[in-house]
Amino acid sequence: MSCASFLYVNIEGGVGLISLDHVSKSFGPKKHGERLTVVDNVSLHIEQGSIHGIIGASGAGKSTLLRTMNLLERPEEGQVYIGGQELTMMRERELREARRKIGMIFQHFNLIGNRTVEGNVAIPLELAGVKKDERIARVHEYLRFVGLEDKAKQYPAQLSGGQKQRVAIARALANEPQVLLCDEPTSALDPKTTSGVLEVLRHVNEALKITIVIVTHEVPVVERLCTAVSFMDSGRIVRTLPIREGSLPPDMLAWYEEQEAGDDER
Ligand SMILES: Nc1ncnc2c1ncn2[C@@H]1O[C@H](COP(=O)(O)OP(=O)(O)OP(=O)(O)O)[C@@H](O)[C@H]1O
Repeated sequence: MSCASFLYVNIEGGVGLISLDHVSKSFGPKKHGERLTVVDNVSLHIEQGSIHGIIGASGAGKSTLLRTMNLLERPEEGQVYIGGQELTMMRERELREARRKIGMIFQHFNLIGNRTVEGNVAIPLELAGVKKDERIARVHEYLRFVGLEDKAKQYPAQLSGGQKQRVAIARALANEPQVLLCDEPTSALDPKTTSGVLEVLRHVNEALKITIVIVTHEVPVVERLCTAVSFMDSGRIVRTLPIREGSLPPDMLAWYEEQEAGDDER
């Protein structure tokens, strides 16, 4: 099927910003031995302006799927489109440009320990060749946005986990992306800190109109934050649905609890 037929309109009548079209990714030796298929023929459309959760048990392939969306993992099969542009067709230079429109945050924040908070937020702007005055203005704008302007001169080791994740969010926002990819952003945080980070992500979505894709294994994260969710198992998307009234439908909640229980037994 050609992507043009489904790129912009989905079943909800919304606009699709990210589309994966029959995407597969495997790991392991190419010549000998068994390759492990981690993302298995996934087609998925993420609506512009949405907060789309991807939930599944450990090893389901969630992080790998997320990483195909900015081609940190290049799929062997299928196409990836963002904003109508096919990333999988791009040469390295074009891809670098396109990636500036896709921010990413991680479970363990990935801050540079020997750089201050403002130095960390400045990194993507330095890489993009943004001039110094503009860089300083943007660093402070986004530190203010995440409520950490007063920590600009501190180092990551002086911050709490929640503050580190907010610095990582400011860094991801500095290039003014259209999309923010979040890989288990609250898994290393306690419940109270999780709430604060979820509030910041909601603010990112509402105030800056940035589409968010969030990988998690926490049902409350999906119920409190997401507008849509995809359930993932063994490399496949089992079901995608909108979140209504902040709760997962009982059948999918039961399905997920079973997956997690199986995970604990393994
Ligand atoms: N670079 C890699 N090389 C080899 N195997 C990999 C690589 N990345 C992931 N895998 C394997 O792919 C499978 C899925 O990993 P992935 O991290 O995508 O799952 P996940 O659903 O995000 O799991 P978790 O919730 O535990 O992070 C795992 O078995 C993992 O070991």
